[in-house]
Amino acid sequence: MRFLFGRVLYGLISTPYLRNKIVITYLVMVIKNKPKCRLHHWDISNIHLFELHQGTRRHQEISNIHLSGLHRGTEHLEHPFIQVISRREAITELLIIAAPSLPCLVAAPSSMAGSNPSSSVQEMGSKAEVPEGYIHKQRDRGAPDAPLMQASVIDIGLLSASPNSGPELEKLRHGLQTWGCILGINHGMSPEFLEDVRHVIKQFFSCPMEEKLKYSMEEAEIEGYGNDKVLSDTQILDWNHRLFLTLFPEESRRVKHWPSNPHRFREVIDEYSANMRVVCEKILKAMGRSLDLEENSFVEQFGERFELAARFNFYPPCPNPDLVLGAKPHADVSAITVLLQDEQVEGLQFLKGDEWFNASILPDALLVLVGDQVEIASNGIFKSPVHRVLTNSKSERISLAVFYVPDSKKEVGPLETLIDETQPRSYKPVKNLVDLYFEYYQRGRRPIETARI
Ligand SMILES: O=C(O)CCC(=O)C(=O)O
Ligand SMILES: [Fe+2]
Repeated sequence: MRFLFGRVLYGLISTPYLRNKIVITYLVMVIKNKPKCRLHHWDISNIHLFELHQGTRRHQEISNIHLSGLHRGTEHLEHPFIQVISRREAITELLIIAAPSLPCLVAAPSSMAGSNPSSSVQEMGSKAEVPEGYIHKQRDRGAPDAPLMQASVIDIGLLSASPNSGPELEKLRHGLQTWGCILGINHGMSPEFLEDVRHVIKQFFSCPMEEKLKYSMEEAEIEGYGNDKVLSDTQILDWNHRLFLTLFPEESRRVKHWPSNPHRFREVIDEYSANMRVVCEKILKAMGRSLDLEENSFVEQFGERFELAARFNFYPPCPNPDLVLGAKPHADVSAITVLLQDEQVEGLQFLKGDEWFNASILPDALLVLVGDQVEIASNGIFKSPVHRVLTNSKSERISLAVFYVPDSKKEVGPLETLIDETQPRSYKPVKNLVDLYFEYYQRGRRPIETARI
């Protein structure tokens, strides 16, 4: 062990009452000679856990333990905690040792087992081995050498130019029916602006952890910085960390989660958000027209108080990318999703039939995906595609997904004009499908299952 015991800060936890889960809720600083020193943040990569072998006084380091820790400043937290989930049958006692630079912790039992802290994989990029909690079973792993999908490239500017829009609308319909997504060009944003957007995202994720922690998602929230909520100890974590923000309506924004570092983040993302409103509306209207519907058919169903929510994804390089997934297979529960992909690094794959395809990258294009709620409203004419993200060992990857989410009070069901004897109603009307998303995602299920007739 590399630590000098004289300087090491340590705590002890006894857990005779919990089978394989420990939630540490009390942090008592026992920094030698500095008992009142402030606790800035956790660095779980620097915390070592040892199983105590009673009687022998020998400690054995636990390597197959998954630490799902909260990386967050404690300044604004009353009850910071770290959750330890072990895949061992039972843990009896643990010795927790933190590096000298860190404050140490003494743990006390709590009733919070099973709650859901976020975790971060940032430091894992530099580790030689993939922690167990991220490793997928053989059958669920991905292969990067998949065939390339042939997404249609659609000129968004042509979609609304009424008299001449016919061929482009036909291409849109065909593209969406074939792959569930299209690449949109001529969307009104310059390549320089998109470069700016990617730049502020990369700058944010490359900030020191302490800075990012200022925007951490809180326990019961989905907004903010973090990773998957941990809902069960069998859950496999994504090799990814994220920032989740509501962009629109503006009064729903939670400004405390909006990074002020880099200083241009807010301004750039605010402008991107305004562009997203325009792009989404154009696409949804064009989707309606491509099915010979009144152009407002979809937007009216989804309501004036729709939401735009943004997920900024960061996938660190992984020492053994074959074992993990950046994002598990899922379909988006939105009406549509507009994805700004990394301009260089691949990783996104789409499922068609039972074969995975690599997404095409066109650096200045937006990838527009059909979400579950357009699948329902179109009575299944457009299908929401299942997709996943692979990682790699060399390059980090970013993406920005903007979800157009129908008003939670609006009922979404198949448009009456799309139902007849040849196309009977395939879905029940649903409300607020998004509420099911996170739990279903972790269980490898799709919220749309609840709407199928
Ligand atoms: O990173 C990507 O390319 C896709 C991300 C994604 O599917 C999502 O955020 O829902
Ligand atoms: Fe997605």
